[in-house]
Amino acid sequence: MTSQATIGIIGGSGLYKMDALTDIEEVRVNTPFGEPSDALIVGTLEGTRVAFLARHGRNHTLMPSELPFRANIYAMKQLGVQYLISASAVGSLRESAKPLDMVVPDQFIDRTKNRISTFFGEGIVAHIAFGDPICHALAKVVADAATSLNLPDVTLHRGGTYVCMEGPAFSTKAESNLYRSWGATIIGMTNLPEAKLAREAEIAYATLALVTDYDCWHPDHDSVTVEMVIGNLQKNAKNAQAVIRAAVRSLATQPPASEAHDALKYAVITPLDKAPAATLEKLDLLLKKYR
Ligand SMILES: CSC[C@H]1O[C@H](OP(=O)(O)O)[C@H](O)[C@@H]1O
Ligand SMILES: Nc1ncnc2[nH]cnc12
Repeated sequence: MTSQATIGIIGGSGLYKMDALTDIEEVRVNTPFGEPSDALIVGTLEGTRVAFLARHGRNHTLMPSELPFRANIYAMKQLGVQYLISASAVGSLRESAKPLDMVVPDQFIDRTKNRISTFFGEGIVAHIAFGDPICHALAKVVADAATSLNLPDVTLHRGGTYVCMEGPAFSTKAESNLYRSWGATIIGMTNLPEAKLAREAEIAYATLALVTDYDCWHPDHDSVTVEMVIGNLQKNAKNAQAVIRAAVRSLATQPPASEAHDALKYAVITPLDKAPAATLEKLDLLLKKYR
């Protein structure tokens, strides 16, 4: 494969392309875990090659539970991605994080039921450390990029807990209030499996969460609808792309060290000389540096 990029971008609901990409190649990647959500769009942004993927497909045809998370992350790894920025629509669980604000979370709570979020199994066992599920260094690059733009009427919130629910239905009020009582900040349906798989693939991962609604807990705001999510996302899609662009500029000039880049060093418990050959072959891209 000739197309390569060290920076990956996954666009969520309402962010199906990056307008500023030039010299675009549309790359269909096949992985040992099947095909990604769509072709990866490799293009130049701020003088550097980046790979963009529409998480739900360009026409939003995949539900959160149907997303090929493993293929998506593996495809990024195959292209050489070391830093992965996820742009995602989220509901806010706090008064202070208002629609059109941005949050760069640093924690997750897992409320998914139906996701495969490991590359391992089939004779090779690994347990990655996940106490800090977001790469701090990349999160800082993204948050600093947002701050540097001084976006009018947009507050950037550094840190916060993203509840990842299964969906596709939105939460009940009882659930929304429960998550609030747990101290969570935002809610979405996609980022936790991605963060786990990115860590297993030793890719630094951070989320730029775009607040689109107050979920269903707020007495003075209507409960979330798809129309509300997409409407608000369209209002700040330009801002989101500007933040990603500024983050890419910073990453290209000063790529930070990330603990994610060595995440498998102490994680694999199966002696690789005892592991099944077929699994070793399947995971070669992840394991070759440790063999
Ligand atoms: C269209 S509303 C629910 C949908 O939006 C979020 O998607 P993404 O994280 O890809 O931006 C949320 O997680 C749900 O998948
Ligand atoms: N309230 C919400 N719940 C789950 N996912 C969302 N994505 C955007 N808003 C959401």
